[in-house]
Amino acid sequence: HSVGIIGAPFSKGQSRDGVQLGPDLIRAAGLVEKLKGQGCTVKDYGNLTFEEVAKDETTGRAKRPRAVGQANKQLSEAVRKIKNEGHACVMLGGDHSLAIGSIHGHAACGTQLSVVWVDAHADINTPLTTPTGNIHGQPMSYLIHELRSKIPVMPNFSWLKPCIAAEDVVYIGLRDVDPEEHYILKYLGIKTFSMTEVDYLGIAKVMEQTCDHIFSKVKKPIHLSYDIDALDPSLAPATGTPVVGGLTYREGIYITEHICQTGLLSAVDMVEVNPKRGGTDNGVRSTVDAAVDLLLGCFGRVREGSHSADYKIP
Ligand SMILES: N/C(=N\O)NCCC[NH3+]
Ligand SMILES: [Mn+2]
Ligand SMILES: [Mn+2]
Ligand SMILES: [Mn+2]
Repeated sequence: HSVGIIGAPFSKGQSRDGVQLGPDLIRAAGLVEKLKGQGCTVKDYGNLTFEEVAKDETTGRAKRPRAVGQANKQLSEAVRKIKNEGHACVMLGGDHSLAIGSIHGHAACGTQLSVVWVDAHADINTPLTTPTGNIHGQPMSYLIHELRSKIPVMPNFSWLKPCIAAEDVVYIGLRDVDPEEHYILKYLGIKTFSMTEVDYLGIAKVMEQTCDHIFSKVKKPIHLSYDIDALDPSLAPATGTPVVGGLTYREGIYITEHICQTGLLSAVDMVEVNPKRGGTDNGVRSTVDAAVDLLLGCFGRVREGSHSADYKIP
């Protein structure tokens, strides 16, 4: 695996300070060294720097639109570059509004994408349905072709065109979906595996059916957008909107192992790690370590172990 890493220390898609510290915490936990240790070639493109935006009045209900639009324009260009240089792209957040730029930039290199969205939340409110105004609860509404007519003109968003089809999206881990989002998911017929389905089917069947769905027509590159709050808060408490009844460590890792073995993982977002929300130091460490392990699972780490092809017993 050839991996390009981009850090996006950005928090303006939501209202809690600290999530901008995610990228460097994940690096400090050894992501680059550990990816190299399992045979990946890794290029770290560093962190984006985001200029302050003065006077960022709410548009519709969407809060801080200028900052979010500008940051995601920068991220889109960075992700496109990393993809054009032939790497799988790892985007370290920052809040989940960054999926706007990450998926847009990934799609810009021409191919149609499948999106696997692992999250307690659907993040598919529009600027007019959002109950909070926080754009980290809205990214999918800007990206999906079928919702284009539901998005008002927003400052610093003119660069953004929807780039994924509803039928190419699968959600895993849902357990906190707003009524307006639930209507949109049903109206668009989007494939979802809430925690009820995870319990009923088991994670292996969920992944089998996820792949059946996204490969049902054409096999396309996969964009995995992983919100750390998909995991149970007992394992990953250091996040902005924890929701009880989440994925176990084993389920979370199984998702990444299964997607890795398709050979089609082309970009992954790891977002919403917030050290100021973890309670204890152990909570922060547990959250960051889980994020690292999930990314290692995306790029070849398997729990059964592995060995180099030319190994011989001495
Ligand atoms: N972490 C969040 N999305 O992934 N929060 C926004 C949605 C809350 N209902
Ligand atoms: Mn989020
Ligand atoms: Mn999210
Ligand atoms: Mn979430």
